[in-house]
Amino acid sequence: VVGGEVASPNSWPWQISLQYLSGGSYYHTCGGTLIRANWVLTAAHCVDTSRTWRVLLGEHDLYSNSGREQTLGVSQVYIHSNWNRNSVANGYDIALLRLSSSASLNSYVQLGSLPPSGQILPHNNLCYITGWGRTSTGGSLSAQLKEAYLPLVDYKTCSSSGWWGSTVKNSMVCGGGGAESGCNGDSGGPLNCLYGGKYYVHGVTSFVSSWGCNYPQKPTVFTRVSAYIDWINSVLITE
Ligand SMILES: CC(C)C[C@H](NC(=O)C(F)(F)F)C(=O)N[C@@H](C)C(=O)Nc1ccc(C(F)(F)F)cc1
Repeated sequence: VVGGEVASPNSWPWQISLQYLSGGSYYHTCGGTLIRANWVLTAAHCVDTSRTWRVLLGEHDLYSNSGREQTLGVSQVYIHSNWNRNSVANGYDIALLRLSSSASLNSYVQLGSLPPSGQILPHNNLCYITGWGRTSTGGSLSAQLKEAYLPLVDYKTCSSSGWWGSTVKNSMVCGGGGAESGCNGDSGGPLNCLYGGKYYVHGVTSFVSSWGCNYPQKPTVFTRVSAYIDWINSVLITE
């Protein structure tokens, strides 16, 4: 997350850290959202390589132990069948992880709320991106979970020339476009949008410009969760 601030610990209790095993250690690679006690929603581009994954819940500082963390394994990865890693512009950057056991829900670990199917939020809707991603283009990951206010950019604006043009599809949602943005390592995490006094996971962090994370008029692009509710339900019933 470029800009914004360090979040109050566990104030986004559905945010998870997705980590992979390499040389005997685990490393943060992506964010995600706990949507059932044993299911995590993330981005397809995070998990389309075969690795050993683990999920950390109740996390705030990646490098210190508060005692609130829960570490769970991943028993199955479900990537949308239309996902093509060579064309992120096609969309379908969405995946579900079945956890090897269920999280115990408490004040530090809660479920994120999914939006109603087909919901389109208005331009400038209040949304926050959260994640441990780089804090500047080419910079290092954040040790502590950060949040940044990224007002929604409607499809009409986001897909116009000078912005993302035809790279952005209606199955995506854009946020920011100014000095604040998501950045590498925030992938798969939630775009938390306020609607009717409650936060919903309206987006899954998908991509930023290759020219820079907070490149002007290139808002952070998210998979629009409300476009994939049927797909999510079709996977979840395979309990
Ligand atoms: C691995 C990538 C598919 C996703 C990666 N995502 C992120 O870093 C994050 F955190 F914003 F979600 C990204 O945007 N990386 C930058 C460096 C990138 O490659 N951006 C990008 C690539 C292709 C296009 C497109 F669609 F135009 F081809 C647009 C942006």
